[in-house]
Amino acid sequence: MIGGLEPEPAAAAEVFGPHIERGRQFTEALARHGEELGLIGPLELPRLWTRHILNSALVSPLLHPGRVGDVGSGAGLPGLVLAIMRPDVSFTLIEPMERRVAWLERQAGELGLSNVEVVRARAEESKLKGALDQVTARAVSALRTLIPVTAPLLRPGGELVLMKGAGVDGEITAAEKAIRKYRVHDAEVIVLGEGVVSEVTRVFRATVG
Ligand SMILES: C[S@@+](CC[C@H](N)C(=O)[O-])C[C@H]1O[C@@H](n2cnc3c(N)ncnc32)[C@H](O)[C@@H]1O
Repeated sequence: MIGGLEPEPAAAAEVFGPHIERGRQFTEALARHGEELGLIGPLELPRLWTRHILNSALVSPLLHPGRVGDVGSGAGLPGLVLAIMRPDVSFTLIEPMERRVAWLERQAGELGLSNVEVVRARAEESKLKGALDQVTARAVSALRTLIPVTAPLLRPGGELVLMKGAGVDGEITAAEKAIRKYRVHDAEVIVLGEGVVSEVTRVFRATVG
């Protein structure tokens, strides 16, 4: 075991199914290098599986075959985890920081993920306007600022799949103006992982345009 890494929870094999080996490979790589590369804080190792890896993996059933952009992938959460789980989906990981881009490219290569491309850019400066079917993001910013950055990347009728914390209802209220301006509709909060992980995953899912 890598020092301090949470032992693999029983739910991991269930959540990852046939992709568990790659799930383990990525988790171990992140545990080994994440701190020195500034990708995860030292306090995160004891909850890497439950709070980060499984929490990201739980979003997998919300994705459709097509092109998904993950804005602000950082360590690869949720983008690389979802790419492991969904070989039928093409992932574009959008991340401006050079060191993180290098990590994402190296991991995609080492995991043998042919469904991943990495774009070094801020989402709003990328050339991806209108190009994506779904956009994911985790721990990037509050909805009020995240919607203006993510919604323009979607084709008409595309979907936002934004991972959020317990304060999501307040974020939705504060984002009312952006929700109207970017024609975000049919919004719902989906709670995933009850009974599977200690901290459930909340997703703000909505259609744009
Ligand atoms: C707190 S980290 C979260 C990383 C990862 N999603 C996670 O859950 O661990 C936020 C990431 O978003 C990136 N980011 C911030 N603003 C962005 C933008 N406008 N477009 C794309 N990425 C952005 C940062 O470089 C950083 O890697």
